[in-house]
Amino acid sequence: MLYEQIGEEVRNYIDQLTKPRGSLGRLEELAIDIAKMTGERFPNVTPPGVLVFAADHGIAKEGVSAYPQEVTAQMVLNFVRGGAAINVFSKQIGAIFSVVDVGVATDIHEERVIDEKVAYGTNNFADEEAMTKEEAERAVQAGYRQANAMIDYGIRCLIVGEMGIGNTTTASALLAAISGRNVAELVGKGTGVRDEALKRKRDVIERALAKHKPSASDAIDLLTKIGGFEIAAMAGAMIAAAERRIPILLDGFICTVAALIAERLDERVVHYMIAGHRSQEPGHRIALELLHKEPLLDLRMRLGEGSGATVAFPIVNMALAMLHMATFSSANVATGSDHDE
Ligand SMILES: O=C(O)c1ccc[n+]([C@@H]2O[C@H](COP(=O)([O-])O)[C@@H](O)[C@H]2O)c1
Ligand SMILES: Cc1cc2nc[nH]c2cc1C
Repeated sequence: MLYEQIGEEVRNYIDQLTKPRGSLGRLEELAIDIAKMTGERFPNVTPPGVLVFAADHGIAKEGVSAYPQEVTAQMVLNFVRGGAAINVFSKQIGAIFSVVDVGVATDIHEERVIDEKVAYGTNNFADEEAMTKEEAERAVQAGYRQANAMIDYGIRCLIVGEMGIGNTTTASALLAAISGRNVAELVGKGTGVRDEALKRKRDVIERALAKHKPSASDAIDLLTKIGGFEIAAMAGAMIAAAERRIPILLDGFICTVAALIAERLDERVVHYMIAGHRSQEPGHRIALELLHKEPLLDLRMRLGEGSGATVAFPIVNMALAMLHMATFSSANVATGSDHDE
C-alpha cells in the first residue's frame, strides 16, 4: 500500500522550499502522490517505459470505425519503424519503447514486435462473446509479463498505450456496462466516424449489452463478453506496475477503461495511477470520474497509442524537479507569516 508517512514528510518539506506556500499548485500534489507510491523522498520517473498493446476487434465488421481493420497491423509495423506519433513523442521524453501483438487479426512478420498473440482478433461481440475466459486471462497475463520485463529493464514510470481499430466501440461498451450510464452520453467518434456510423455504434452497443448482460464488477466477465485483448493486456500491465510501486501515467479513453478493468482485478492499482490527459472521446470524462482522477492536460487529443501520456510526462518530471529547490533556511530567505493555514 501507499507510504502515507513519507507522503506527509514530503508535504512538509515542500512547504520549506523557497516559494509561497502552495504556489506550485498541482505540481505539489503530484510530487506528494509519487512519493507515496514509490516510498522515495526524492522520486525519479526516468526513464519512462512506453508499452503499446495492439489487437483487433470483431466488432469492426459492423462498420463502427472510420478506418479499415488492416490499419491495426500496418500501424504495428509503423511503430517498430519509428514513424508513429508515439515514436516521436517517446523519443522526446527518453522513453524505452516496445510494441506487443496480443491479438492482431493477421500474422506480423517482424521480429521487433513482441509476440503475445492470444488469437487473431476477438469475435464480433454483437453476435457472440468476444473471447473465452481462458483467453481473457491469458491476455491479462501477457500484459503483466511484458510490464514486468520493462520494469526489470529499469523503467521508473509506465505509460501503457494501445492500437486497435474498433476499440472505441469496445471501450464504450465496457464503460456503459461498468457505469450504468446511457450509451448515447458516452459514445464518441473514435477515429472520426460520421453521424450514421455513430448511430450504428450506439445501436450495436445497446443490443450487445442487452444480449450479454456483462457484470459491472467482474473484469473477466466484461473482457470475455465484450473484449478486447489489448484492453486486457493493458490492465495486466497496470497490475504489474502497481505491485512494483511504479507510477502509471494514463493515456486516453481506451487506456482509462483498461484502468477500470484493472481496478476490478485489484482495487489497489488505482493508487498508482496519474491521469495524463483528457481525450476528446466523451466517455473519457466519465471514466476519469469513476477513477476519481483529474487529468493534467486537455489538448483536444484523441489519438491513443499512449500519446497523451507522453505529452503529460514532462509535467510529472517538473513536479519531481521541484523537490530539488533550495529551502528557506538553506538559501537564507525569510519565511512568510501571513499566509493561509
Ligand atoms: O485514446 C483515445 O482517447 C482515443 C480516442 C479515439 C481513437 N483512438 C484510437 O483510434 C482507434 C480506435 O478508433 P475506432 O474509431 O477505430 O474505434 C484505436 O487505435 C485508438 O488507439 C484513441
Ligand atoms: C492512422 C491511425 C493511427 C492510429 N493510432 C492509434 N489509432 C489509430 C488509428 C489510425 C487510423
